[in-house]
Amino acid sequence: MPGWTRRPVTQTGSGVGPDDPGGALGLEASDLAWGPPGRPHLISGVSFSLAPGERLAIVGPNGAGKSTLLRCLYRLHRPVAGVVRVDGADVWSLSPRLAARRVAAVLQEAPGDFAFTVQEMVDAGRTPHAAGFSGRAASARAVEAAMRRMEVSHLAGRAFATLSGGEKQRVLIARALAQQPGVLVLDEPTNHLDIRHRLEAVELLRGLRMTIVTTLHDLDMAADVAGKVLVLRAGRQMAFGPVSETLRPALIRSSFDVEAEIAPRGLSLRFDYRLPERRADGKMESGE
Ligand SMILES: Nc1ncnc2c1ncn2[C@@H]1O[C@H](COP(=O)(O)OP(=O)(O)OP(=O)(O)O)[C@@H](O)[C@H]1O
Repeated sequence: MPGWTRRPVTQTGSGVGPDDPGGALGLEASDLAWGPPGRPHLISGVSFSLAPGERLAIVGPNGAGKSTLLRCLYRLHRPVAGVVRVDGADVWSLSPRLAARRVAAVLQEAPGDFAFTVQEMVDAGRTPHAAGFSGRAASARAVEAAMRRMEVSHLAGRAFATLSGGEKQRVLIARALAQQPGVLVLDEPTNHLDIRHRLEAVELLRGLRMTIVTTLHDLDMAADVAGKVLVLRAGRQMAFGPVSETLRPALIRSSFDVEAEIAPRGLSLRFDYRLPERRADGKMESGE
């Protein structure tokens, strides 16, 4: 494993600067709301706090607002209420460049990505960092380590557009790792990954010395990856807290409209689901 993944976790406000990569940063959202101009809020009342190095899974049914919340965290959507703080600073008080040194995002691929080679894609992760001779050497090392870590070095000269879904996903994660942020935000990072790469992604996320926020549909994976979970439904925060205390059958029923049985599996949890019984009137037993 490359050395940079083993840098020590540092504390919020410890003075870790933007050019001192590898220090995990605290992340906080306070009474956050966002919606398109003139339209109802798509998310509201979202509050959570993560210490440096904590990992958060955002879960919820389709359309709950998970990606919308992520967009607020990586400074794409400016909140209409509330605030997002990284290392104690409102992300909108930072320049885009400084914000990008603190928070990196792994999203589903964007149309603009297709014009580049894999090497160019991962190099782009260094854009927010300082240039200069020593900066260039550090950048080259960070890019090489990220590509090696995600097993995409052999694809360096390939056009991104020609890769498989799983290869693209690994390149996008490599680009974010090359950025060496204090907070890493990911949108369904295991989409497209085969079984082995899915397990490796879990191991990777658990091993990174960064604060991590990831959306996930799979609660088993959420329990494997994250210490904390935030449950959204229809833009509302249903719960936030430690995974094992929060993902209880009653909450899963009210959030996802399924019955769940939860069993311990090693240090993690295993979830089994079934649809609620239908009553004679066709409604679900859960009353929804
Ligand atoms: N810019 C926007 N303008 C209008 N509606 C939007 C906008 N962005 C998202 N939405 C709507 O807001 C809701 C939440 O979308 P979002 O993508 O955040 O949900 P999600 O929880 O990530 O869903 P999924 O699990 O299906 O990926 C959806 O109904 C979506 O259509």
